Amino acid sequence: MEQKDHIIKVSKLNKSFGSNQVLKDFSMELGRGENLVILGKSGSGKSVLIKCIIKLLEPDFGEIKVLDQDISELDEDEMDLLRKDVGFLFQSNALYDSMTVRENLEFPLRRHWTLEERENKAEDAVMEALEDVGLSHTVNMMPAELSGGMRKRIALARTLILKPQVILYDEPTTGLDPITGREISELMISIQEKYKASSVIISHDMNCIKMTSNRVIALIEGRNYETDTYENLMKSTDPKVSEFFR
Ligand SMILES: Nc1ncnc2c1ncn2[C@@H]1O[C@H](COP(=O)(O)OP(=O)(O)OP(=O)(O)O)[C@@H](O)[C@H]1O
Repeated sequence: MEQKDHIIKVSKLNKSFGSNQVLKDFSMELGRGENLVILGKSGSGKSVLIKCIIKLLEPDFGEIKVLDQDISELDEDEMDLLRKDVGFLFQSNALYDSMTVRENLEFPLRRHWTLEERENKAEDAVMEALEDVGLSHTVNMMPAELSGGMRKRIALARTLILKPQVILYDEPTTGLDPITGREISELMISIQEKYKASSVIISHDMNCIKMTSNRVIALIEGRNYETDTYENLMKSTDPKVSEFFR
């Protein structure tokens, strides 16, 4: 079947926790090769949205299609297969402190590659992913020996090793100084170019958003309040939108 132009399509997603209605008829589409930023205040539901997309949370209503598959219809094994194509960069990086950089990068391969594939291709895949993030020399180092920016790059390399079609970035520059944050944003752009990957990016960092986004969704009051380019949103006279840019 020919794939449609959207990589992710979320339609009328609703999610509540008790009386706290977080997402209300939230809809969005991520196009092929696009970097889409979700902009929203703290507690607005950005992480809940991402967790629904990777099925760590069940929506109350609404439909989520990822790579043309309605994820509500997928069982755990099918979802696992889909997750190979959907990379997730955790805000915390989630590196294993007791493993070397090489072992950290090999970790996702254990789940998704056969033993034979790992024996034949793992080393090349590890080195390619490390080259992509400019850190080939750290392959035998431990995460504790690396700076915050380097750990973020290694986490990104681990996401890239399976060559995902979609990357979900959870606050990729939070906690980094502005120069390192800029380097990570540049890396995100070069990855988009090299792998033609599509991305959903949760961020508060206006520099990162300006640099990386093709479009930005303002997530306000649980819904997709406005979607536009960074430049157009920045010019918005709507007070709920303009307050992000003050
Ligand atoms: N598992 C959960 N159980 C109950 N409430 C939850 C759960 N997960 C999230 N929430 C609530 O959903 C709302 C949205 O949370 P979410 O983490 O998505 O915010 P966010 O926009 O990512 O915020 P931040 O920018 O601070 O990370 C919050 O009110 C939060 O308390």
